[in-house]
Amino acid sequence: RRRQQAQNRIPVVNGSDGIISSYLTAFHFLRNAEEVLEQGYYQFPDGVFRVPTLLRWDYVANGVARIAEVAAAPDDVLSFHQGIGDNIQADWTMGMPITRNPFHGHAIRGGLTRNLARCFPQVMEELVCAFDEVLALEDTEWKLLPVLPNTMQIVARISSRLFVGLPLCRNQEYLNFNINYTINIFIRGRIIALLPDVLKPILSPFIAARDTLIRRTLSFVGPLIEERLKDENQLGPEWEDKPNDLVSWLLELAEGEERTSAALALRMLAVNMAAIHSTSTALTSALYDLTTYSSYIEPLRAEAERVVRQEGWTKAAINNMHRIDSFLRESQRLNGSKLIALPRKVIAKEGFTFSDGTFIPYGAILGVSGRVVHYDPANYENADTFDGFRFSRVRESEGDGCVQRPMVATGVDHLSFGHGPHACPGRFFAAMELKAMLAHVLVNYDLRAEKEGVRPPNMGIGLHISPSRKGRIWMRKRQI
Ligand code: HEM
Repeated sequence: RRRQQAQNRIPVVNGSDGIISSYLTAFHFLRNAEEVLEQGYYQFPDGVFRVPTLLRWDYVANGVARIAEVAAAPDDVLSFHQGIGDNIQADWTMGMPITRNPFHGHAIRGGLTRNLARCFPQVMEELVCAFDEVLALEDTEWKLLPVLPNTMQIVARISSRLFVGLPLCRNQEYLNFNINYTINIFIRGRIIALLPDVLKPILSPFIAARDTLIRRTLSFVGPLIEERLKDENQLGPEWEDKPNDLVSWLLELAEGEERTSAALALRMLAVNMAAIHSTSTALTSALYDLTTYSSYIEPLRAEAERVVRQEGWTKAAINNMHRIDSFLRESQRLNGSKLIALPRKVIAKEGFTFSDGTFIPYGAILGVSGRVVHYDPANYENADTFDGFRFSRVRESEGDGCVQRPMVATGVDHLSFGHGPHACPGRFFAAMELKAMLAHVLVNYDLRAEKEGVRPPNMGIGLHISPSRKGRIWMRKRQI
């Protein structure tokens, strides 16, 4: 009853919550989510509103103070993992250990990020090789390439080089399995979401088929994990020539039952799932922007060539590519945020109360306005316009001492990587990888849009919006 009363106090945007009309509102939202969320954002600038999904009401908060409150709420009140996992029913598809003990995030935050500079040469080597083999461009011919399928292969290969090394990172079956895992989990999760809660524990093991997926993963990574576990048991946590890869970073933190092949394989799947689609989508968007706003090609290429001439292809050189960084951040600003950001599940039995007393009931999904924040003229001048040097211009005019907004900086006005304690731990690697990939493309390839000045339109339904899966661009090897 308290839940119902609390729910009733929060307004609905563009519709109502009557028994039948709520389904109509949900159907309208499914087809017009972006528009409805924009309406809610401007109608309740510092408030909270409700939007219907087919199965329940979700809550969306607006305004700097509320975004900060959601981002900073403790995990035993607003659960990050149950929030982002809700879409894919992660408790059932990936398993409670993943959502209740998400130490793989700390392995990325710690081991991976700490070793970025050391791993950069391997990343770069794989990157060059992956572009060459995946794009398969002959001498000087222009080729019309579908963008997303190619970036997906390239990103899967580069991240696998970092996570599992050679030769597995070039095993096509392994790469395809990892790419498809996300889609696989998403579909299984949507089916489980339709079940009533009482049936989930009974039916979801059959639908999720977790054991089968783990067995398949082990057919690739099993020997690598077994050997590492054997070495650690014999030699302790540190030894000379210990490989610097995801298995090592996970083992630094894994305890008890997590130190088994099956548990580690599942963690590796979870990390791949977080890393591959997000990064290839960002690269796809950036390539659409680069070919649509093609006047950026020359100045960005000049920056990459200048920096590489001075410093070579090093991590330090990548750090110095400020214009490329700005271009990628701008690309993310306009097309790289979820419609609702910071999704959290209210798991405190007493619900979640904002500091002004607004109450969100136990069990609800609460998030904050996402994409629309990036288009708000109060946050960005000419917010609707793509301005690739928006973030580097300040640095160039005011010097390195100015307040900088590099790609990895999150904020209440920039939510592509989330914000607060749970902000994406992989963003330092993602930014390095994206900048290196874009610089490599600029230095080594010519590129142009399929239709001059036309950006392939975003696709999606409901809250899922992504760059076109079918968009193509022309590319050829540069005559250097
Ligand atoms: C452009 C690429 C990427 C984007 C846009 C992105 C975006 C995000 C977002 C929005 C979140 C949730 C943050 C929140 O709700 O507060 C997140 C979480 C996460 N991301 Fe990323 N991500 C990217 C790349 C990566 C990569 C490359 C990795 C791994 C190497 C990674 C690993 C993770 C993990 C493990 C989490 C969960 C964090 C936790 O357990 O606290 N991400 N990411």
